[in-house]
Amino acid sequence: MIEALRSLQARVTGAAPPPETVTDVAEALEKLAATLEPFTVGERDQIAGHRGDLPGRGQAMSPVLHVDEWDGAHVLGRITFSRFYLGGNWAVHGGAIPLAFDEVLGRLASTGRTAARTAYLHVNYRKITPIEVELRVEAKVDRVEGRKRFLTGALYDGEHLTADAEGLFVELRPGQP
Ligand SMILES: CCCCCCCCCCCCCCCC(=O)SCCNC(=O)CCNC(=O)[C@H](O)C(C)(C)COP(=O)(O)OP(=O)(O)OC[C@H]1O[C@@H](n2cnc3c(N)ncnc32)[C@H](O)[C@@H]1OP(=O)(O)O
Repeated sequence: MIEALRSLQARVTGAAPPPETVTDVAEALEKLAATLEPFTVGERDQIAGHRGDLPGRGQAMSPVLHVDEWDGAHVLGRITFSRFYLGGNWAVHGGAIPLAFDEVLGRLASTGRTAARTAYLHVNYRKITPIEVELRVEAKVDRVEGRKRFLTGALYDGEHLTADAEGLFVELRPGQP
């Protein structure tokens, strides 16, 4: 279902269908939304974002990370931004890149440790990040100071660094929302 939704997002973004097709598609989508409406559940029970066994945690908000290496200290993986993430000139939207970094760094920050939340995320855009190209992502825990975890990440198109990020993730205290 989530994979089909990702595909739909990319198709809708890249299409300029005739008006009758737009109407047909809109009606079909409204029907699908109505089909799912009776199955609305609380956050704990929803599938999206809770399936650690699936690429992208089973959510369609951020691009899927395919993990090659993952431990408590570093991540190596691959990310492809679909047409859905197009900003302009075949480059990924500037807001989608922090989204991908937050997903990777945020998950790494909490791997094997008490959950932490993003306090800040600083992103440098070094070169255009292309759409529909498999990119390499690297991330690591740089240092831990008490509840503060400092992580860095980088995104590469081949040998070219397209963006890098530095984030602070603060460990949540017991009962902290
Ligand atoms: C079974 C299936 C599993 C599936 C798999 C699930 C995995 C699931 C993975 C999810 C993957 C996505 C991960 C996304 C992660 C988010 O995106 S989280 C959402 C975005 N972030 C937020 O909404 C955070 C909002 N802010 C807050 O909640 C609070 O401000 C914080 C960040 C928790 C910190 O507040 P606090 O706990 O009261 O901490 P506080 O005492 O103020 O500060 C602690 C220290 O941090 C420093 N600090 C705090 N904020 C800052 C700042 N902005 N700048 C500099 N220093 C700061 C303080 O100065 C202090 O330093 P020290 O004095 O100790 O040296």
